[in-house]
Amino acid sequence: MSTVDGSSAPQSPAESSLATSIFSAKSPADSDGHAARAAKWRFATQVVAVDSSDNAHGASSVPIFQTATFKGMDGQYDYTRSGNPTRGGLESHLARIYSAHQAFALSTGMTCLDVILRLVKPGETVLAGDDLYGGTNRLLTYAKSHGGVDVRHADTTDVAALIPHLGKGNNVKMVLLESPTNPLLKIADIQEISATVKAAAPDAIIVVDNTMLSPYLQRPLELGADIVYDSATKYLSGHHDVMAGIIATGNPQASKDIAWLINAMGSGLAPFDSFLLLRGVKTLALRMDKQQANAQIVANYLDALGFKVHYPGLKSHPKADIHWKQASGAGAVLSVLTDDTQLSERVVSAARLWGVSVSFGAVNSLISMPCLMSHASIPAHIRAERGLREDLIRLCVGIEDPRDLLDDLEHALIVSGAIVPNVDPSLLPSDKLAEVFRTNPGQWGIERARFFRRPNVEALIDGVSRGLALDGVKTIDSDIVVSAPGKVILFGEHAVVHGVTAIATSLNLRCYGVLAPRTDGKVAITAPDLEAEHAWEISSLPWDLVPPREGSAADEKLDPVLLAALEKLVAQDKPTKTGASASIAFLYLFMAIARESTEAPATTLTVSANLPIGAGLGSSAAFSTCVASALLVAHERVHVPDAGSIDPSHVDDVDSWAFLAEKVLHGNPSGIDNAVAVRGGAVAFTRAIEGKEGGMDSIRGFDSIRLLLTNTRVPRDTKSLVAGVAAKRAAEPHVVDPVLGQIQDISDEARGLLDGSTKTSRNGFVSRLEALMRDNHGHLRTLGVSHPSLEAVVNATAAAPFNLTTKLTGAGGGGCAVTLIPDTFDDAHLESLLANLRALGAEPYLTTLGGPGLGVHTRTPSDLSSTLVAAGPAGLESWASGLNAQWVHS
Ligand SMILES: Nc1ncnc2c1ncn2[C@@H]1O[C@H](COP(=O)(O)OP(=O)(O)O)[C@@H](O)[C@H]1O
Ligand SMILES: C[C@@](O)(CCOP(=O)(O)O)CC(=O)O
Repeated sequence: MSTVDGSSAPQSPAESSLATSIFSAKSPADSDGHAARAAKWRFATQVVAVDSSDNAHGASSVPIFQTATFKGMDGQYDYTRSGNPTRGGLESHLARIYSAHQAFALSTGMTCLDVILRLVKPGETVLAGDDLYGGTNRLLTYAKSHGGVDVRHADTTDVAALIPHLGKGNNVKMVLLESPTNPLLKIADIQEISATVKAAAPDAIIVVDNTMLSPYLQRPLELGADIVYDSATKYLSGHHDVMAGIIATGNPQASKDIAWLINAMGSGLAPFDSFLLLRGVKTLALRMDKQQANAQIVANYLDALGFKVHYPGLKSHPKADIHWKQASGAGAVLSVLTDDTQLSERVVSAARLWGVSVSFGAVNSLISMPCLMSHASIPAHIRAERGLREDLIRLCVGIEDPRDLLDDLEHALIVSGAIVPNVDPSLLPSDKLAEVFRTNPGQWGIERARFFRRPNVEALIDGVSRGLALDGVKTIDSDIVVSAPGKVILFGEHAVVHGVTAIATSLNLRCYGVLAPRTDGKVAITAPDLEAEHAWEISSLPWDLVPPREGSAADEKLDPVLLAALEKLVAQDKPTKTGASASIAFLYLFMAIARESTEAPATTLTVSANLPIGAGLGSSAAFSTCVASALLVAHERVHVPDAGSIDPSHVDDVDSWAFLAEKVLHGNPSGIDNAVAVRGGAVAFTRAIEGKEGGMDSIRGFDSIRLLLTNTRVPRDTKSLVAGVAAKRAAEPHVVDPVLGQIQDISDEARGLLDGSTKTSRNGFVSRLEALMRDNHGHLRTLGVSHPSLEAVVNATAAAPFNLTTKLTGAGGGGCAVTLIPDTFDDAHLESLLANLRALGAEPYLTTLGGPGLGVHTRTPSDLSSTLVAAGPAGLESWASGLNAQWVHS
């Protein structure tokens, strides 16, 4: 009978009579020959076949004996600290699968180590590896400081490194190993070390922490070790729902010593936890097979991406041959270096399916940074000495579908900036990739990696040293350079909003944009013309408000909720009114085109125009076209040909997105401005409205006419002027509707004159256009959109000796006026007219009408944002032509 009274503790474990209560307990397996049968079975069978015969009712699983004490004087059990049938059932099962003389279930893996270290007396030496679990290191340090144990560390991957410590004077009592080590997956040759230690220090015992592989893949007792322990919290239980540790002993002396200590200390596993562990362990082989198959895929993937991966399943592992000599699998823990600690932190925190957690071995996949988590208790300088780098990420692979695991990991790598898409024409199409997955999953990991590459890490590190947060999401490879023209509405502005045809031409004044990559996870706009410069964290934008959308074209309607959210967000920076509207339009497109934060490229848009802003010359449409085209090119939704013109369907897409930006800026625009900005030339544009079909016809080959554009320099707001006309129409339809009808007639006649279908002399052509302009201006005055500054220009140009006709162009309320200059107009008069207009405070200039629409630069020059700003509006044209004239247009 065992006694539980520890009052007269023996001098040494070996002298203990208490130990025999466990050690000599009759194994239940002996009762029905289970052990003999099980010995012939392979591991996967053995691990399932639990002997449950030690119960009175024939229960088919080992019952939970949730009791502290047992009745009677001579039974097998008396007190659960000393022994319990549930724990006993577990222990005899584990002894079999460990090839052990005996196995013991304890409360944790660290308790196992604590018990084992008690075999070492003060003054004796423990020789331990130099890459060990942080908790192991902590307990060893304690044994040194409080137990007088001489603890030394050596590189256990190199047997020769151990030899100097093994001489007699070193008094080595214990050699403590891990293989593979945690977290560097270093391999120690257990057999060779055991033999070497036994030869040089016969009294030393070899202890192996086998947690990284479990007895399914490696059984160190068969390789010469004396004691093995496992944190059963890991693979043995497999579900992270129980804490436990197992000690398996290889000889009677070790068993006796350990049994005595466990009983004396009371560190045996509780009955319920024993039950959980016994239930979990049955699926060990099944889980491990899947976990290590998944781990191999992940390792292949990361290795193929060019990361330094520690995993014995990779051929490149320096000790793979030794590992495969002593183990039957590579396990499911691997570690990887990114070369940048902050980058690693971002990868780990961007993972979703991979849980950020310490520990490993559960059925679900985990990701961690050992230096911050499992190994944080090792001082930083010692970690550094032992080659444990701060950027190390540990991946503990579970049983999930490997496609989901790689999806999530890939996503984390992308959003953290660790990898960027790889443009390679030889990449496998998705059906071929799926086929590789079915036939050779390991190869699939490698093929999949080819879709990405590591970015220039030095550039990223440079980004960090420049103080950037490097919270990088996706970005673009190089600058995208775009441009779009302004426009002049010759006839039909405002009426066009209500479905009347308007006639407009592009202008030789343009807006230019450079979309440049960033590495800090932000999106920014720089608009020197507006003195606006704003940046936002991409991740902090209101992505959940982006409306779902199908297809490549933009939505017809703005989403009011997203718009309101952006207005609020942008207002936080206290921008100017124009800076706010440009920012909101840009962010709206930035988000709506990307749809998800992970798709949004970290970029800065720099825009500048030689167009006067807010003067009725379509600066907003030119700006909107630049925003839309740059973003669509960034998303590879608009293809930029090397030469020729941009695909018409892509041009239509740009137009639809530019129109959406125009809606942000103008509320209810007709779409004529963006139509001209995107397509260039001259157009007759009718908006589709109230069931009436719209249309847009190019007007080709119109006779050139000299035009004088005069900017009154009176700022005005298109949005409120358009809204004002709508309000007037609602209030006074009898006034407005006839005016709209007359403007339609004007546009129709002008179109006939311009496209040559109405035959007339050159003089007749000019004077008829003048008459139409006069009428159109009068109608605009009726609609309430003229302004004293415009009337001043009308009067100044109409005065003798000039006798010219002027109409406002665009929204009115200030802005620009357009004056037709007949061929015969005297040059001297023109000079004095310009002087008169300048005297009014206006800005007159002679213009050329027509010209290209949207332009995209075909090269990928970089660092153009600053040169764009430096050029300033006056230098933009030569800046653009200085880009080697490599432009393609719509
Ligand atoms: N060069 C530019 N840089 C930034 N934003 C611009 C630029 N040009 C136009 N915009 C945007 O367009 C708005 C001007 O629209 P609007 O008043 O209709 O002028 P326009 O009549 O010239 O189209 C500005 O408030 C700004 O949001
Ligand atoms: C007044 C309007 O007809 C033309 C745009 O004018 P402006 O270029 O913003 O001044 C409005 C529209 O067509 O959307």
